[in-house]
Amino acid sequence: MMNQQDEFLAVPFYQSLVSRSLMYLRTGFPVHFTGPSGVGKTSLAFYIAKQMDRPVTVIRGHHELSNKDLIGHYMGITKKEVVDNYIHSVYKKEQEVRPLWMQGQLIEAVKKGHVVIYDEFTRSRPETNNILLSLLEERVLPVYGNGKFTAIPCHPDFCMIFTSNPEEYAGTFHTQDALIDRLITIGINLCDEQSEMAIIRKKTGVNEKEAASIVQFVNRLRAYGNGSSPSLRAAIMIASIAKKASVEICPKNLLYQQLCLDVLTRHVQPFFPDEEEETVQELILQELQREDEPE
Ligand SMILES: Nc1ncnc2c1ncn2[C@@H]1O[C@H](COP(=O)(O)OP(=O)(O)OP(=O)(O)O)[C@@H](O)[C@H]1O
Repeated sequence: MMNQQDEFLAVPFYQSLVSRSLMYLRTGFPVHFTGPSGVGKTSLAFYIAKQMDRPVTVIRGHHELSNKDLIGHYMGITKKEVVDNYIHSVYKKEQEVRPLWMQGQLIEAVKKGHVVIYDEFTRSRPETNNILLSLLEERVLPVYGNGKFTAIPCHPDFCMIFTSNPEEYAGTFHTQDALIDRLITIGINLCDEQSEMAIIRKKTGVNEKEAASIVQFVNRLRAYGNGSSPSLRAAIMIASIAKKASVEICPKNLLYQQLCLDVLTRHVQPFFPDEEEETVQELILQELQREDEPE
């Protein structure tokens, strides 16, 4: 897995958000970062989790995730045989057959006080997330299995960080109000231009001028839509490919133009639902060529 926490650049933009989040987590309250795709929610969650100085468990939300994955389930049987032939004249054999318990991700985290990052939790079905209601409120994990009910108490250091995309995003479920009510939900928007440039430079190794040219160009395209798309991830992608493949970051370079079109068309097209792809690409190239207006 990518080492997300080590790559995070703690730009001043995040400073207050990080310290507030740590305050909430340390006082026993879960935080939830929500916002558009690719603005840095997951990276931020990893960074904050690292500051907590506890083991980290990561759960990725998806449609098929179930309570079995979170808590555990019985599968098959385990057979244990003890053969006692210490005294040659006596042969004794004991057999024990038990159902085999596969432990889910949450149990260890709850018992040992991990920081749990539940990434994209709204991509899991609401019934899967129901288990979190008592976990977050009463700090006990209810476990039902093999006809038995057990309530596992939470370690005092156990805490959770959630991330999600807004509900209008494809593939997300509506979250039950009771769960949202238990979370401190903070909207995460794209960072400022200077921070974005610094992140791109750190992640890809492009120089200041190149980072500025990419960020200003992508920002001009963002102005046609909701301000956050094309995402920071898209800008990083352009810088990273250009750097690794030695593509000159210059608006007149045909290969760079094509790279920008390939990465950005899918992001910009939704702003112009009635336009042909060709028209959208012309606009992207126009914005690529355009120098920023002097101040
Ligand atoms: N402060 C930062 N320092 C370094 N890299 C960052 C920072 N913020 C974001 N990134 C990088 O930006 C990209 C997108 O970030 P991330 O995956 O955290 O976004 P996200 O909001 O969780 O996206 P999604 O909603 O699609 O999961 C990643 O490559 C990530 O490493």
